[in-house]
Amino acid sequence: MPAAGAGSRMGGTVPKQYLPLLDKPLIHHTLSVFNEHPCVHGLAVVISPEDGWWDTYDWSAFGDRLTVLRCGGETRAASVLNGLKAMEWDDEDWVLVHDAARPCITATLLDRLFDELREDEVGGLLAVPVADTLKRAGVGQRVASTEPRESLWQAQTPQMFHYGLLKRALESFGSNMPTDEAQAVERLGFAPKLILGERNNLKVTFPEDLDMAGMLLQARRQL
Ligand SMILES: Nc1ccn([C@@H]2O[C@H](COP(=O)(O)OP(=O)(O)OP(=O)(O)O)[C@@H](O)[C@H]2O)c(=O)n1
Ligand SMILES: C[C@](O)(CO)[C@H](O)COP(=O)(O)O
Repeated sequence: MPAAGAGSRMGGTVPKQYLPLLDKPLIHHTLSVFNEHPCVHGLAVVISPEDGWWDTYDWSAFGDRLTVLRCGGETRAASVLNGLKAMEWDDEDWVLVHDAARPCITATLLDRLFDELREDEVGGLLAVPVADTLKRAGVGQRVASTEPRESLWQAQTPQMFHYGLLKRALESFGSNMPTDEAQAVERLGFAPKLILGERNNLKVTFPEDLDMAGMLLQARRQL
């Protein structure tokens, strides 16, 4: 679980993964969903070596299932690769890489990922088909063109790959690291499977996303 970002698009001084969401830091909600799923055998969180926030919270609820790795890198992909190198799992182990900034993940979505990928030769990711018309911005933030949206999906996380393949893909990607794990696997010539996610599995990136995440989690508590 990459959690070593600075949250610059969120603004403010607190990295977004530690912002209060309902009654806990945002990342606690994300970790809890994975911790409570019977198919998840352990949690590895990658934080920045300079992270001064993690130790201010109580993580005892996760027991020895949670490993914190202070090996975050300059990019998300670097953080993920550093975490993979630190854990030394078996090559055939399934690894799910999930943004700490996506606290609205659900057990149902994890079930869907496992059910559709557990026998897959490559692996895959949650994603949602693009539903809006896409505009390419030009000079002065005016429309330069309207882009075809047929067959376009927005990638989410978790992204699920065998440990050996994922580590090799990220190690061999080279400069300009990928923005998601699937892109690195694609670069090796594989075609990850797109598993239908939900728009509620949003990534908290901008301030309004935090409000939306809070409303979603609050509504789930009332179900
Ligand atoms: N060097 C980095 C950058 C990002 N992340 C993590 O990757 C996830 C998705 O990245 P993003 O939403 O871009 O987070 P930030 O990089 O923190 O946000 P920003 O780009 O606005 O600074 C987040 O959980 C973030 O903590 C990471 O582990 N290491
Ligand atoms: C991995 C990801 O969430 C898939 O959409 C996205 O690429 C992360 O991008 P970010 O800029 O690192 O948040």
